Amino acid sequence: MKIGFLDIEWFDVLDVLLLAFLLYQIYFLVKGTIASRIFLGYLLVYLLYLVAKAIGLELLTTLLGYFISVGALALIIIFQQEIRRFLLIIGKSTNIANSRFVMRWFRQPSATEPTTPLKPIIDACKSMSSEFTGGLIVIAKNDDLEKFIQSGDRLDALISKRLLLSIAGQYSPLRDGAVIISEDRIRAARCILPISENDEILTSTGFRHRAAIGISEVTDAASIAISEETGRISLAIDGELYPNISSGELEEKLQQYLMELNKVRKREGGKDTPVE
Ligand SMILES: Nc1ncnc2c1ncn2[C@@H]1O[C@H](COP(=O)(O)OP(=O)(O)OP(=O)(O)O)[C@@H](O)[C@H]1O
Repeated sequence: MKIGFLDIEWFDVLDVLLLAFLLYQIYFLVKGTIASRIFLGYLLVYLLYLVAKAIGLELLTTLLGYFISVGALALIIIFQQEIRRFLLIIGKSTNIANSRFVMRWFRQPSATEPTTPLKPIIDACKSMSSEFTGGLIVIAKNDDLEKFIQSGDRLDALISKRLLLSIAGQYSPLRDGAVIISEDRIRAARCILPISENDEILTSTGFRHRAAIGISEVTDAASIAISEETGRISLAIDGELYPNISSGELEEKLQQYLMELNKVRKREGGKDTPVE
């Protein structure tokens, strides 16, 4: 196809469409984050470079050229989180990631069969909420949370309502930070989680809730935040916060989220243990 002096092939159209789709995805990924401002700044410098090059400002072109080539590397470092999230989204949205073969090769053996009993967790959250005891509980799904577990005190204890309440208790030395649960065990307490940088989250949101969202952005874990101030229960999944939900809703959402994994396991023909 010829448009004016341009010779356009179907592949060129596909190329442009794919690039547009990619840019659209990147826009959604960085929207509202500090990264979006950095990205905009980098884009402006690149535009300046193109203008300087076009009008023949040699010194400026050389200088900006250096900046842009080093900048590409800097961008990878700055956008580490976003690139990770982007790849996670792609990985999650493809069925390949759920296939038996990929699961067998890439997943941690301990993380493939999460049989987390929800009842003691929900009951503990209910009590904490009514007593205005703050808490942050992370429930692992597929991703390995070892890095975060290492930041706290390892427990490796069976899940029980009483233990969760003791950890969160007013005089407990383990009450600060997050509790991490994987399968049927409380792996650690006092863990430090990444803080979400999403600007769209209300600025009034405290660090407990930002940390709950943060961990759900960088991993597929679900996290529950119980506010010390209001007693409200919130749930973060996939970078989204469901604020002020009832214990019933919490159970329903968690069950649904963890059941997605059971469906995969059913497809695989493995033994299925329903999440309680
Ligand atoms: N990055 C983090 N990782 C793990 N735990 C955290 C992190 N940041 C804060 N917390 C926990 O959250 C607690 C309360 O923090 P903050 O008061 O800022 O949160 P909040 O969202 O306003 O919660 P609340 O409504 O309970 O006051 C801290 O004492 C700490 O235990």
